[in-house]
Amino acid sequence: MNDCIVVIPTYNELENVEAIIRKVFSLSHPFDLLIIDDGSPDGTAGVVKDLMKEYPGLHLVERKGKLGLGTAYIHGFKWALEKGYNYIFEMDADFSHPPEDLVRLYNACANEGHDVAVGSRYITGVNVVNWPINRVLMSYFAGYYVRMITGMPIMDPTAGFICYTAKVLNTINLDNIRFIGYAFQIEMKFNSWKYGFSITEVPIIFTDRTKGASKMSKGIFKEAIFGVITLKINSYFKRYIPKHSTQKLPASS
Ligand SMILES: Nc1nc2c(ncn2[C@@H]2O[C@H](COP(=O)(O)OP(=O)(O)O[C@H]3O[C@H](CO)[C@@H](O)[C@H](O)[C@@H]3O)[C@@H](O)[C@H]2O)c(=O)[nH]1
Repeated sequence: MNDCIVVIPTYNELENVEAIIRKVFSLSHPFDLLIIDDGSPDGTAGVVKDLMKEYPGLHLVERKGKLGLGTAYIHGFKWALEKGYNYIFEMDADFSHPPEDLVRLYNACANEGHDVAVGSRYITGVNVVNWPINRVLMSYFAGYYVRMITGMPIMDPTAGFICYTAKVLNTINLDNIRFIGYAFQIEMKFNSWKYGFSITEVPIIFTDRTKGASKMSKGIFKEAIFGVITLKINSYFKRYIPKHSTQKLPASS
């Protein structure tokens, strides 16, 4: 077993899943890989099962229906913590996050001593390729909005390409993460920051997917707008005292 595992949530990623798996296992640093598939009707999980015969470090959790990106990651994080991984990564299946940069995120934590490394689109200008201008603007100003409301000094708080050390995931209470979409990404970083962990941003170039479709909806976007305010208000009533917790997977897993 490696000390690093990449968690990739999938829903209808038949066109991307084999290529992303092969790419992760070809990188210069060894990573294990966990796919959390939500019963994709297009048969994504079947492809993963076939590849598991070829790659012993490839794992699959199948859930029964589309339960959202946030809950998929929480499930994957708990799975990874139970197995004892030290560096746990978030990445999309669609190549919008350059898989080679997993190694840079790892170095930022393992060699530079940060607790969280965020693959950031906005730390050196705007590094987004092939997104429509309205989506770039929305994403960029979402970052500004989050910084203004929460005070969290992160240029790309909705980013979904991240390395978390096990220490962070064991400390922030994963059972209390309440959001499922963009707000999930903000909430995870906000809690890490409030607990005093060191978060660094590593510049990456985000390229919109060329295969398959985005699963994000207007509801998920609204969740982020109101979610940020909720996070800030709740933080006044919460005490962020680091405490090591052993968190269990739900009985159904
Ligand atoms: N298991 C599971 N996976 C899901 C679900 N919804 C989406 N996914 C998977 O989650 C990944 C991201 O989904 P996309 O639909 O491609 O998201 P996006 O709109 O491009 O959003 C990305 O960028 C946002 C910031 O701009 C990020 O906030 C977000 O987390 C994600 O990385 C893909 O691998 C997709 O298959 C779900 O309900 N369940």
